[in-house]
Amino acid sequence: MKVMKFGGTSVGQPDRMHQVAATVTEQKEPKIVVLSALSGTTNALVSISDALSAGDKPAAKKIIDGLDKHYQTFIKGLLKDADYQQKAKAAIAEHFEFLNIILKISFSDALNKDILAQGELMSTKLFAIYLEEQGVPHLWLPALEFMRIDANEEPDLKAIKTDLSKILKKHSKVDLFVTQGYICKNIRGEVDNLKRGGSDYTASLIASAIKASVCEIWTDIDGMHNNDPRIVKKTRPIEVLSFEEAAELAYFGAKILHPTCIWPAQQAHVPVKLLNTMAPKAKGTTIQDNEDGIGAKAVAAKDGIIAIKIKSSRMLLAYGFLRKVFEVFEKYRTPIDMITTSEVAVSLTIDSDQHLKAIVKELEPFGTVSIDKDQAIVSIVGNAIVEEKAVLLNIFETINHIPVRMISYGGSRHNISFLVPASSKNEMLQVINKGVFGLD
Ligand SMILES: Nc1ncnc2c1ncn2[C@@H]1O[C@H](COP(=O)(O)OP(=O)(O)O)[C@@H](O)[C@H]1O
Ligand SMILES: N[C@@H](CC(=O)OP(=O)(O)O)C(=O)O
Repeated sequence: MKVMKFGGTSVGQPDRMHQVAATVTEQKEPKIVVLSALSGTTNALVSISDALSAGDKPAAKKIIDGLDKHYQTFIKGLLKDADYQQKAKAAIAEHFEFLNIILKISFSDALNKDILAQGELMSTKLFAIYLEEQGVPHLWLPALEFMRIDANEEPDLKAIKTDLSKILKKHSKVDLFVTQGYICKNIRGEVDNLKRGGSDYTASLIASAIKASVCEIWTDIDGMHNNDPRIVKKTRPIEVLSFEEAAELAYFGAKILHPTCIWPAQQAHVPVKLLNTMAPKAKGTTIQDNEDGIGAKAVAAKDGIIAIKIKSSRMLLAYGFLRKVFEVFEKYRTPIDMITTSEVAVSLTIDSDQHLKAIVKELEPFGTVSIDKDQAIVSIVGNAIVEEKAVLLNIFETINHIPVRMISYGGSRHNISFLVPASSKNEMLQVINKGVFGLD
């Protein structure tokens, strides 16, 4: 059995959803299809929640009505038969009734999660009705029956495995399941989610739980490219990546893949394939256990980075200093991305300013704290790049005019990261494309 995940861009227009159905039905192997919400929907749902939490009901109502209109048009393009159109309208109406009811009740975090879950519920229902119109046997599988997170808001893979295998056993004759990405239930039994972009995570967790033959992530581009196609003109797809390389690229900004989605597949040795819904025959990228080739394979960039420097002469010859610093970040559940130290200072980066004020306050007793906002991390990833002298020389020559604030080198064999001002990010990606990858 395989898992096929189609993202918001792959189901965001009726003809693309038709293409998804064609791709799914072309392949004989039994499969679980995971869908995201139509592109733009989750953003709209977030805006509805934001408006409600700010007490602005008219603004929320306006977004709900706009979204409703979008779905009415979508249904007309998706389905030919009037009866099926009617069925789809009725299915979608339930969700808009819910959204209209919440305008009348008081807003809470649990309600926020319920609002965010509507997108994937609607996209999978529409897709299932289209399959029905096409006469394709399938089962609509509610992810809320098996996708779970634990008390730490981490997926409970054991429970997912147990519940999913029961469901699959019960429906052993079914060859095509359609389920929702992103949504899950939490420890309190409430609707929750795997955080933005989490449908890739759903696919990988399912693939791991059922030990799928492959976890296919279908999107709007033919695999992981060597550079960000939204920023540089010429990029090329990468055929093979190891799990480690893919994890670094996803974590450091390659938007095509959600960073969390690597570990479940990796732990079950399930290969992950990145494929293009619009060009289903293109090779795409295979992410697998084995390492392949040596040298730089890709560069990615992560925005919104904040650099924090703690300078203290007390650090000199002291032990336990870094532990105290790390404990502050642990307390505020704020991950550190990059870190460099000297004998009298430590510089590190975080990607969220949610607890910045409190963190700075707690760091101040340790020394002088300074903050640089608007930074970006640019990471060059490849197999054993840190061991290849020529590659290193080339990288440093290529970027010698860019103001680099921090360098992380040697943390892994696969990655060299540079902290640069956000204003230098695009230029850095462009010069690396030419100097390191030979693409103009
Ligand atoms: N290195 C990269 N390789 C491929 N795509 C990338 C890369 N970096 C950024 N992207 C962007 O990721 C997009 C696909 O991701 P996303 O929009 O999340 O897809 P989906 O809606 O299918 O989940 C592509 O359209 C592309 O612009
Ligand atoms: N719809 C959710 C989950 C998701 O993964 O979407 P996509 O596959 O389009 O990135 C979001 O926008 O966050």
